[in-house]
Amino acid sequence: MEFLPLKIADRKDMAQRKMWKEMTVTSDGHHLNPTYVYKVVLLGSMAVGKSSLAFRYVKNSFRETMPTVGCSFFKQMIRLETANIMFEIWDTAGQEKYHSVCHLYYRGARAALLVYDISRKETFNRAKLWLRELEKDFLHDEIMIILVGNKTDLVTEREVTSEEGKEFARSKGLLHAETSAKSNHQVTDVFMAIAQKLLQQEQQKETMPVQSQSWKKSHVDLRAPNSNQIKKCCKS
Ligand SMILES: Nc1nc2c(ncn2[C@@H]2O[C@H](COP(=O)(O)OP(=O)(O)OP(=O)(O)O)[C@@H](O)[C@H]2O)c(=O)[nH]1
Repeated sequence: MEFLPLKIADRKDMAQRKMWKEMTVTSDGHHLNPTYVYKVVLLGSMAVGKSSLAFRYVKNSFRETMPTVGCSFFKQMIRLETANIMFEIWDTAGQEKYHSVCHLYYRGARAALLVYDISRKETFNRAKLWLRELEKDFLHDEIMIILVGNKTDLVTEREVTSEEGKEFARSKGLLHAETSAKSNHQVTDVFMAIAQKLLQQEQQKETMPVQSQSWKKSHVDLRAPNSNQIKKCCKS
C-alpha cells in the first residue's frame, strides 16, 4: 500500500484526519481485521459533492464543506456475511490546479466514483474527460468505475437527465447511480454495491485458473462491454 504526502491544510481536512483514526474501530468499540482492503477514489469537477459523499457515507452527516486541498483520506469498514472489507477512500480535489497530480492519487485504486452534479451539465461533460484519463492508466478489469450523478435533491435545477447518465454509462460499460449527499439518497447503496462486486470478483479469481485471469494481461477498453457492465447499481 502506498501513501502519498497529503497537502492537509484546512479545517475540513483536519476533521477528516481525525475521522480516519476513528474508523479503524467499529461503533461498538471492537477492532476488526479486514479480509480485503480496497482503495476507492472519488474523481470529478470542483464542487460536485465528492467530499460530501464521502462524509455522508463515513459519518452519515452533511455539512457545508470547503474545497479539498490536494486529496483527503477516509477509511470505512464494511462487515459482509463472508468478509470484512476496508475501504480506503481517496477524495481528490476537483480544482483545475490539482488536475496534473490527480493520477498520483488514483494509482492502485480498485474502484472509482466518477462524480458529476446533475444540476451542472459541464460537470457531466468533464466526467467524460476523466474517463479518458482512467482509460490511459488502468488495465482491463483492474478498476470498477461508477458514474455518479450527485445532488438529486436539486430537482428543479436538473440539467442532466437520468436517461443521459444511464445511457452514457451503458455505452461505456460503466455502473451508474444517482445520489444526494444532502438528502442521503443512495449514498450507502453505491458503496455497498462496490463492496459486493469486488468481493464477487475475489471469489471468481479464487475459482479461475491462472491462465484465464484476463485482468493481468489485457488492456482495458472501457467502451466495450465487460464484466463490470452495469445495468445500474442502484435504483435512481
Ligand atoms: N444540494 C446539494 N448540495 C450538495 C450536495 N452535495 C454537496 N453539495 C454542496 O456542494 C458544494 C460542494 O461540495 P463538496 O463536497 O465540497 O464538493 P467537492 O466535489 O468535494 O469539491 P472540491 O473539493 O472543490 O473538489 C457544497 O456547498 C456542498 O454543500 C447534494 O447532494 N445536494
